[in-house]
Amino acid sequence: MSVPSSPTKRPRPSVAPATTGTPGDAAGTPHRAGFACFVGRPNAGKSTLTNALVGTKVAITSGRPQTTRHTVRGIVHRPDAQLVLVDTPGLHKPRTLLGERLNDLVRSTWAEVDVIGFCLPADQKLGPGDRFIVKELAEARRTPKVAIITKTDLVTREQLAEQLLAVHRLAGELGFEWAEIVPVSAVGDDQVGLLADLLTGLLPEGPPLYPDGELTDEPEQTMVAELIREAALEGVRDELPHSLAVVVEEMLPRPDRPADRPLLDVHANVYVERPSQKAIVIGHRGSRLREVGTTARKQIEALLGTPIFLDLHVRVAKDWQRDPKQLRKLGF
Ligand SMILES: Nc1nc2c(ncn2[C@@H]2O[C@H](COP(=O)(O)OP(=O)(O)OP(=O)(O)O)[C@@H](O)[C@H]2O)c(=O)[nH]1
Repeated sequence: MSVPSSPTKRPRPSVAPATTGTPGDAAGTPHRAGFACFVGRPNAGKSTLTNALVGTKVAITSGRPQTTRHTVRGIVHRPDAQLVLVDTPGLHKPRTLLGERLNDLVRSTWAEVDVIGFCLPADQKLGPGDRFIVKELAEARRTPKVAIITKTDLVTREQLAEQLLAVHRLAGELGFEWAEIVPVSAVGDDQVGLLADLLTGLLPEGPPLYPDGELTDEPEQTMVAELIREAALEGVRDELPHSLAVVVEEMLPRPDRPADRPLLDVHANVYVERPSQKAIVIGHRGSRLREVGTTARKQIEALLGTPIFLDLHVRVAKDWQRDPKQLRKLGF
């Protein structure tokens, strides 16, 4: 285990620490490729870290917990390695069918990846939620596990040292050892490069899995839906996130547009569970929905690199989280 003594930037090793081969030039270093996923309580900073590693916005972040629904992959391309990041939803106490499905999705992801990163925010006490996740993690015996202390910009060195010790002890209590413990700040861009080195060092040797330059294999429509969902969640009540799903019904280039002024028509439905929630999303005389549309449109245009016309409808799908048929329709 390597526990950096301070959260300051360390020079990047020219060879990932886990390689035993000859140091130095790329020719002598075997290429590594594989999958990693981040787990941790809601709001631990998993999506932000994925974005920081990949260098572009692919996963969805928000100030509200549990906004990551779909498995979003970001791909880190380097001359010596390719790291495919799989971003899973937070593991939580299942109260609904959706909750159970999400937890199943998390566990099956753990069995498939080459390394798991457990994210623990530096500014939050290690709590029952973290213990629950790490206890489950301990069961994934064959997969190397890296403890990542996130948001180090929010704490003092002393607080960080305590957190490093706490996470080290927790693994000991549960009978395993972290392959690495790394403090990072995605926001402060601190030690993100080191984390990439450590993660890629734990991947198996092999050729790249994806073509160079590809950032994500998530279908465009899902990413567009996530951007709309993120915009719709901004500034709404705490209970709403779980009740909101977005489905992009259609994305079609507008016919008869001049070649130099294309327009993409995007039709999407925002599903809520109750009429009262519909009113919240729409706002007074539709003012909130207009804001959501404007915010989402800008993000989507940035993602796709083309002007779009966004047609948003809010619909009530009664108790969709408990209804298998509705869940399937909404893509779960
Ligand atoms: N100060 C600081 N804030 C951060 C950092 N990383 C993430 N955050 C903030 O923490 C909040 C949660 O970050 P996310 O990346 O959405 O967390 P997540 O673990 O993906 O959350 P879920 O999708 O709910 O599981 C956001 O408001 C981020 O801006 C960091 O390094 N420093």
